[in-house]
Amino acid sequence: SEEKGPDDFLVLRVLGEDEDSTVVLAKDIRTNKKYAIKILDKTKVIKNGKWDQVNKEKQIISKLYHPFFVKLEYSFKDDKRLFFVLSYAANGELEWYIQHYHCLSKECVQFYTAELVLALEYLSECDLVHRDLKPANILLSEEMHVQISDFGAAKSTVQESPLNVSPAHDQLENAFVGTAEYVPPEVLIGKASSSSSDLWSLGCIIYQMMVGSTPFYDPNEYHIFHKIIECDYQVPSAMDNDAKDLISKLLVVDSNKRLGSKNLGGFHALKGHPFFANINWKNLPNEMPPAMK
Ligand SMILES: NC(=O)Nc1ccc2c(c1)=C(Cc1cc(-c3cccc(C(=O)NCCN4CCCCC4)c3)c[nH]1)C(=O)N=2
Repeated sequence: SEEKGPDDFLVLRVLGEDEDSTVVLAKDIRTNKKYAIKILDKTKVIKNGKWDQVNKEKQIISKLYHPFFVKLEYSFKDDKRLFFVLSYAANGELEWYIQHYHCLSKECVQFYTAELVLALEYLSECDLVHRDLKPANILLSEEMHVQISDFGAAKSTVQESPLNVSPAHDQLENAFVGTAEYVPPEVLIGKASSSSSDLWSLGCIIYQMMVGSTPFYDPNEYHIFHKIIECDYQVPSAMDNDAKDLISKLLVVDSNKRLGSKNLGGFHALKGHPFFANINWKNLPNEMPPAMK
């Protein structure tokens, strides 16, 4: 792609910020196209020991070509900062909609869960796991389709050759990442994460879209971890039976026994669940999403 630099863009507003980065809405001065530019301060990244993680995030996101993931359009740097020019998802975070509507209609949950299943299937085919899937990282495009963002916690599921992986590195690789309420049991006990780890987070997100709160929520983070390891969650009696059954097949402590895992027929078996009976899997990116309610 053509060389770009900070002077090619006009910053319009801040979209979000965290300890390591600021994401701004900007437009390409020549084309007027809008982008989300993730700006990282080099000194802060190095001071926080995040250099490797930032480079891994860039490597991973630059290989993703799928309609349900934000795309890395350009990257460049100046003497103080790193710039990742990413797709702009105009309708922001799924989190906002769940909070605004409290819980979503079954039709919306079926549609957005199906888009997330296709996204996770693609990640699995790329031997990648996101490891921090949550409604705040599930953005919505102008057309209200899913756009998964933030690969800061992502990793490859392909085992690195034992020659260059130290046990200490391996333990670090398995160190807890992600957000308490959505993190799978295997990560809490320091085991390696796999594509099935994102299936657990998907189960938490489906529950949250149906109920309005997460299955393992507790004001005390330690109690959240305990509930997760015990798979201790309550299901409202009014919940749709197919949704209840699907959630129960994803929130399984043994990662090899989650619907969608390789041992249980992979994503083909997950797509065949009755909750998706009315989903046309081939046409989702081109379908008009149901009105959010
Ligand atoms: N950590 C990361 O990598 N973060 C990223 C990466 C890529 C990216 C990213 C973050 C983006 C963040 C983002 C944030 C927003 C946003 C922020 C604040 C408000 C809104 C917004 O109003 N959205 C529409 C929802 N409205 C709310 C009001 C009523 C109508 C509907 C969007 C849009 N896009 C983005 O567009 N692309």
